[in-house]
Order: sequence, then C-alpha cells, then structure tokens
Amino acid sequence: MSVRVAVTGAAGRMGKILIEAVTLNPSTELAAAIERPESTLIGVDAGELAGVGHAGVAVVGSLQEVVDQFDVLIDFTVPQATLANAYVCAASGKSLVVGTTGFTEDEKAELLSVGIKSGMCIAANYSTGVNVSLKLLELAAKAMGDDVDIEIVEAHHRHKVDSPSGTALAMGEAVADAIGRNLQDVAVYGREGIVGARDRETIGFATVRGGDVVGDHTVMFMAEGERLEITHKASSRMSFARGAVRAAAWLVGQSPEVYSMKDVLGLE
Ligand SMILES: NC(=O)C1=CN([C@@H]2O[C@H](COP(=O)(O)OP(=O)(O)OC[C@H]3O[C@@H](n4cnc5c(N)ncnc54)[C@H](OP(=O)(O)O)[C@@H]3O)[C@@H](O)[C@H]2O)C=CC1
Ligand SMILES: O=C(O)C1=N[C@H](C(=O)O)C[C@H](O)C1
Repeated sequence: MSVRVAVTGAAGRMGKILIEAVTLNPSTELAAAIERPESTLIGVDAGELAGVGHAGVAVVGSLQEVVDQFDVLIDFTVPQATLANAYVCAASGKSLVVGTTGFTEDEKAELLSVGIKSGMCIAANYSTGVNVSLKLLELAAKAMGDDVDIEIVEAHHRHKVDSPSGTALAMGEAVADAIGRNLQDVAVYGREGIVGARDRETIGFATVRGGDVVGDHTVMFMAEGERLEITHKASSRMSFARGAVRAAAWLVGQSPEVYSMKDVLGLE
C-alpha cells in the first residue's frame, strides 16, 4: 500500500520538486498540497503546478482541511509555518519530514517538544551525498582536529534567506561534536577589520549568495604543509527531494521519535 504524502509550501522551489519526487517514488502517492490560504493557486491541480501533469489533487489553503487524507507531511517552508504544521501533525498523529532551515535555538527546542505521536525526521539536507559527508567529516575531525584550522564555506542562490545554511551549521556541529567542542562557543560567522590572528579552537563560516547555485559546501581542515577539503555540490534540488520522500516512506511504522536522515540511510 502506498504512503500518502502531503506537501506544504507546494508552490515553492522545493515544494514543486517534492511533488514531482512523490509522484516518481513507487512507494508514495501525492495526497494533498497546501499553500497559504490567500494564495492565488488555491484550487489549481498540484501536478500541473509542479509541471508533472494532472495529479487530481487540488492545492488547498489549510493543512487542517486535509488532515484525514495523508500519512506523512513533508514541510520545506519557513520556521513559523513548520512549527504551526508540526502542532497539527502532533494533534492528528501524522508523521512529519522537516526540511526547513533557519530555526532559532528556541524554535528548534519548540519543534522538538511539540509532542509528536508519530515519527518526525529533521534534516538540514536530505541529499545522500551530504549525509555521507557528515560521516567523513567526523572521521577527518577526529584524526586532524587539534592540528588544523577548520573553516566552512557555503554558496547558495540569491533567494536564500537564512545564513549560514542549515547544512553548513550541521557540518559545523558534526565536526565540533567529533572533537569535543561546543559549536556555539567556537563558531565565528564572518570576519571584518583587524580581527587578530586565528584561534585554533574556532570554526569559521563564510557565506556566498548569488545566481542559481543549488547548494555548495566545503569544509577545510588546514594544517602546516597540507590541507584537506571535503566538498559537496548539489546540481539539482531533486537530490534533496528524493531523500525527503525516501524519509517519508521510511517513517511510516517507526516509533514516535525524532530521526535524522542519517537514521534513514542507516549511517547512524
Ligand atoms: N533540508 C533540505 O534538504 C533542504 C532544505 N531547504 C530549505 O527549505 C526551505 C524552503 O526553501 P525553498 O523551497 O527554496 O523556498 P521558497 O521560498 O521557494 O518556498 C517556501 C514556501 O513556503 C511558503 N511559505 C512561506 N512562508 C509561509 C508561511 N508563513 N505560511 C505558509 N507558507 C509559507 C512559501 O509561500 P509564499 O511563496 O506564498 O511565501 C513557499 O511556497 C528553506 O528553509 C530552505 O533552506 C531547501 C532545500 C533543501
Ligand atoms: O535554501 C536552499 O536552497 C538550501 N537549503 C538547505 C540549507 O540551508 O542547508 C539545504 C541546501 O543546501 C539548499
């Protein structure tokens, strides 16, 4: 039996490609597509909106309206919308795949405490490559951590609103955890002026925004005489969407816990 998936932010960059990915995955079917209530797209066929042909699912303006029609919600929107949708899923026992980034620490804590009664998967990046790279980063950090300066550089399209990217922060956390540092204490978000020589303990972040870059991330481990760089480049949003749909299908039947994409891929 196929897993019934709902997609919020249906008209967004990720929303449209998520609709396509749900229709392409043999284990899932598109059950609902949600946009803001005031959207001019309410009533439009979600498959036609996504450019994949008629799906027989009209875009609606409220998640509550379709709550009986799906098993798992995939949400790639903005933090406030994701939180509101998480409460609806918690109240109705639905599973949730969260792709949204840019949560404050308080919002993150709230998301983890909504009392979801079904599984919830949270990941800043659903591509297989990034999740494999998180494991590689742990290995590199453990082997090189105290002897290297660690810097993270990310580039994204000009429309991205949060910085640094959720993936860059997840990479920073993977590296910091592996070498016993607390990212909040050691992160340096950009440098300007006479900032002094670098402190080895710090983990630096640099952000590039422009054009249509889908998502590039490089973590540099820089020592005297050598430099290791671990880079991931996404060339299509389908890499994220395919992973999120895989997570949605995987969540059904799991116990009501919070999972990551590493759990879905068996990398934990
Ligand atoms: N985890 C991962 O693998 C990935 C995560 N992302 C993250 O996904 C999120 C979305 O990215 P992207 O698709 O590029 O962004 P878009 O701006 O293209 O899409 C966001 C969608 O959310 C809707 N939305 C915004 N605000 C609200 C609100 N208050 N209530 C309801 N709906 C709202 C938008 O509607 P409207 O246009 O009407 O505002 C739009 O449909 C970002 O946080 C991004 O970082 C992106 C790619 C991969
Ligand atoms: O906004 C995006 O586009 C992306 N956001 C995610 C992030 O913040 O890490 C994932 C991906 O890099 C694309």
